[in-house]
Order: sequence, then structure tokens, then C-alpha cells
Amino acid sequence: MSNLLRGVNLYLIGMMGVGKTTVGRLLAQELGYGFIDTDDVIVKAAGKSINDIFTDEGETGFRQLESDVLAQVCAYTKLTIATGGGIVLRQENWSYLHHGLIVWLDCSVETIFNRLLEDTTRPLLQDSNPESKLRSLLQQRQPLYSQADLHITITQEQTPEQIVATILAAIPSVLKTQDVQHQN
Ligand SMILES: Nc1ncnc2c1ncn2[C@@H]1O[C@H](COP(=O)(O)OP(=O)(O)O)[C@@H](O)[C@H]1O
Ligand SMILES: O=C(O)C1=C[C@@H](OP(=O)(O)O)[C@@H](O)[C@H](O)C1
Ligand SMILES: [Mg+2]
Repeated sequence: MSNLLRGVNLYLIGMMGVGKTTVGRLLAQELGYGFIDTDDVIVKAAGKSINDIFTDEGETGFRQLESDVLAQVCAYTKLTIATGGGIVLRQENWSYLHHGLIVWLDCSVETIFNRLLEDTTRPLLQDSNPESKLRSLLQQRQPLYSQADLHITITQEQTPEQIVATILAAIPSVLKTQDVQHQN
């Protein structure tokens, strides 16, 4: 599979809590790729948590750091990159994402809500009604996520290993489409 991809990076996009970080790490192992999580790089570079970045610099400050990190990582090959859920918001980020194959991990708001119920590390969910916040974020972002090359819908019961297998099985179909496009 790694050969088939010819070193092209895989970018995982989708809502917070869908499993980009968890699945991305496993997917990288299967592909013999390196793994990068843009949030991890941002936290290391800023020397503070995502919550503290949002508090000190606002969402705008965080988004700038996110774009800076994406611009840097896309210069490398053979990477699986788990992005933050809001990476799709900035137009400029798409020119970086399109250097690689973009995979949208999609699941229900209920699944995300159950997973992140006790989680305090997503500043955008520190809301009086986190479920309705998730719904409005998804409504805003769905048209952006749908620009991905691959749309993988996952159910609450699917394990990370099963999701990795689903993604690996779907990749050849997208590559074929791209090859056909190149010939035309
Ligand atoms: N397939 C899965 N089944 C059950 N729990 C999962 C699954 N994928 C992720 N999780 C859990 O959901 C939470 C969010 O996962 P994470 O990988 O951080 O998502 P994201 O990076 O998309 O925000 C974590 O607690 C993680 O352990
Ligand atoms: O959806 C978002 O806007 C965000 C998602 C988070 O990453 P995950 O999608 O990995 O949770 C993180 O980048 C930040 O809290 C903002
Ligand atoms: Mg993540």
C-alpha cells in the first residue's frame, strides 16, 4: 500500500472526537509512514496547551499557528497527518492539504458527544450546550469536509483497527480515479 501511495501524505480531517488522532497513529504504522498530529506540533511549538492558546491568543491565534504548522509538514513525504477539526476553515489550508490524499472521517454527533462528554481539552466544546455546539459546528463545516478525496463514514461500534482497514481498502479506488484524471 505504501508503494501504491508513492509516498503521498494522507491527511485525516473531520470533526473533533471522530478519532483522527487515534486512527491516524495506527494507519501510519500500517503504511510504514511517519505520524504527525498538527495539534501536538502546535502545543510543542507554543509551549502551552490548546486551551491556553485559545485563552491567550483566541481562536484566530490558534488558527494562524495551525496554518503555519500545516505549511511546514506538507513539505515532507510518507506521512499520515491527523489534523485538528477546524483545519478546513481557512481557504489557504486547502492548498496544503491537496498536496496529499485527504480522508474525511465522519460519524454521528451522538457518537462524538458520548466520547467527549468528560473531555475538557477541546475549548470549543466548553459551552453550556456542547451537543448543540457540535451540531452547529458540523453544519458549518460539512460542506468543507465534503471536499475530501475520500469520505469514510464510521459507526459507534467500529474499532480503530476496523476503521484503518476500511480506509486502506478504499484508497485504491481514489488512486485509480486520480490516475485516470492524469491521463485525460
Ligand atoms: N473507534 C473508536 N472507538 C472508540 N473510541 C474511540 C475511537 N476512536 C477514538 N476514540 C476515542 O475518542 C476520543 C477522541 O479521539 P481522538 O483520536 O482524539 O479524536 P480526534 O483527534 O478526531 O479529536 C478519545 O478518547 C479516543 O480514545
Ligand atoms: O474542531 C476544532 O476546531 C478543534 C479541534 C481540535 O482537534 P481534534 O479535531 O483533534 O479534536 C483542536 O484542533 C482544537 O481544539 C480545535
Ligand atoms: Mg486529534
